[in-house]
Amino acid sequence: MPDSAPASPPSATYPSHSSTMVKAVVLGAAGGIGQPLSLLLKTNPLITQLGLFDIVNTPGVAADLSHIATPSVVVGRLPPNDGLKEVLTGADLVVIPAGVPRKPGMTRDDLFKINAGIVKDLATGIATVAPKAFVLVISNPVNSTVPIVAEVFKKHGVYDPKRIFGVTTLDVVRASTFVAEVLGKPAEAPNVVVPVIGGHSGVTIVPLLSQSTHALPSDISADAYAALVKRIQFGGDEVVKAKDGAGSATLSMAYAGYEFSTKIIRALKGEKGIIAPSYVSLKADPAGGSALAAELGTELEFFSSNVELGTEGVVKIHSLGKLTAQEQELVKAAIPELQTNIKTGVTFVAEKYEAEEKNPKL
Ligand SMILES: NC(=O)C1=CN([C@@H]2O[C@H](COP(=O)(O)OP(=O)(O)OC[C@H]3O[C@@H](n4cnc5c(N)ncnc54)[C@H](O)[C@@H]3O)[C@@H](O)[C@H]2O)C=CC1
Ligand SMILES: O=C([O-])CC(=O)C(=O)O
Repeated sequence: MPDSAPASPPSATYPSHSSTMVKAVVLGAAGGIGQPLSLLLKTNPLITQLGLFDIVNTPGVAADLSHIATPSVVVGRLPPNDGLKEVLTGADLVVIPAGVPRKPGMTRDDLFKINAGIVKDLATGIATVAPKAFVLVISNPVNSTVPIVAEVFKKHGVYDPKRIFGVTTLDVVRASTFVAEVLGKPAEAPNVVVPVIGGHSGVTIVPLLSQSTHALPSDISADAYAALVKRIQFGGDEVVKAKDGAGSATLSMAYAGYEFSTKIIRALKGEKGIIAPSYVSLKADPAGGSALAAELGTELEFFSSNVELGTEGVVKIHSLGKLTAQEQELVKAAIPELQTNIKTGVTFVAEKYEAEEKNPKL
C-alpha cells in the first residue's frame, strides 16, 4: 500500500452486537495502564469490539491500535457528544484504570479525593448504559472504589454483586515473582501460584505463602519471611519510588489486568472452572459469603479471595483454607483497615447523593 493511503478513520463504527461477540471497554484508555492494556486486549482474538474512552487522546490511541490485524474493531471516544455512552453501549466487560496514580510519599488512600469522583461518574455511565457488563475496577484505592461502584449500581437498581470486581491480580503476579526470586528460580515464576487475599493496599494485602505451589525453604529465617511478606504488601511502593514522580506501576498492571480480563472473557464464553483472585462483595457468593465471614470471624462486605467465574459472574468465593498462625495475624491486621476503606467508599456515595437531592443542579 502506498505511503499516501488514508489511515483507517478513528471514527469507525461498530457492527451490531450479538452473543457471539465480545465487547471490551477501557475507561481511562489513554493513560499509563490504559494504553498497554488496550494493546493487550487488541491482541485477544475473542474480542470483537474494543471501546476506548478517556478525557484525552482516545481517537489517536484507537487509530493506532486499529492498524493491528486482529479481529476487534476499535473505537475511541472523548467526553462530549455522548462519547461515554457510545463506547459503553453493548459492553460485556468494562475495565476502569481511569484516575490519578501515586507520587512518592503518597498512600493509595491519598488518591481517594480525586479518584472517588471519577469512578462514581464512570460507574453512573455503566449503570445507565451497560448495567449487565462485568466491571473490573483498577483505579485506586481499590478497597474503596469497588464499594463506590456497588453503591452507584444499588442507587440505579441494577446491582448484581456477581459482576463487580476489584482487580487484585498484580498482587498475585508480584507474589509469584518474588517467591521465585527467593527460591533462586526466577524462570519458575510463571508456575508459582501464591494466593493473596484481603484487599489492595499495604497491610490489607495478605499473601498466603503456606499455600504457595512452591514451598519456601523450610529453614527460611523469620526475618527473611517477614521481608518477603512486606515486599509483596508494599511492592507498589518500589515502583512508585523508582518512577520518582512519574507515576506508579503501569506495565505490570496492564499485564495483570489483561490476565484477569482474559479469565473473565473465557468464563463469559462458557468455559467452566475458571478461578481468579478478585476483591468482590461477599454477597456475590451463592451462600452470601457466610463461610468466608465465619473464617474471618466478622461480616465484611468486600474481600479479595479466589473466586470461581461463570457466564453470570462469580459462581463461588473460595474459602481461605488452613492458615498458619502468622497468616491469621496478617488477616487480623487487614480487617479493620478494610472496614474503614469500605466505609469511606460507601459514605462518599451516600453523601454525594444526599447533596444532589438537596441541590439537583450538582
Ligand atoms: N489495581 C491495581 O493493582 C493498580 C491500580 N493502579 C491505579 O490505576 C489508576 C491509573 O493509573 P495510571 O494509568 O498509571 O494513571 P495515568 O494518569 O497514566 O492514566 C489515567 C488516565 O485516566 C484518565 N482519566 C482521568 N479522569 C477520567 C475520566 N473522568 N474519565 C475517563 N478517563 C479519565 C486520564 O486522562 C489518564 O489518561 C491509578 O488510580 C492507579 O493508582 C495502578 C497500578 C496497579
Ligand atoms: O502502588 C500504587 O499506587 C499502584 C498500585 O496499586 C500497585 O502498583 O499495586
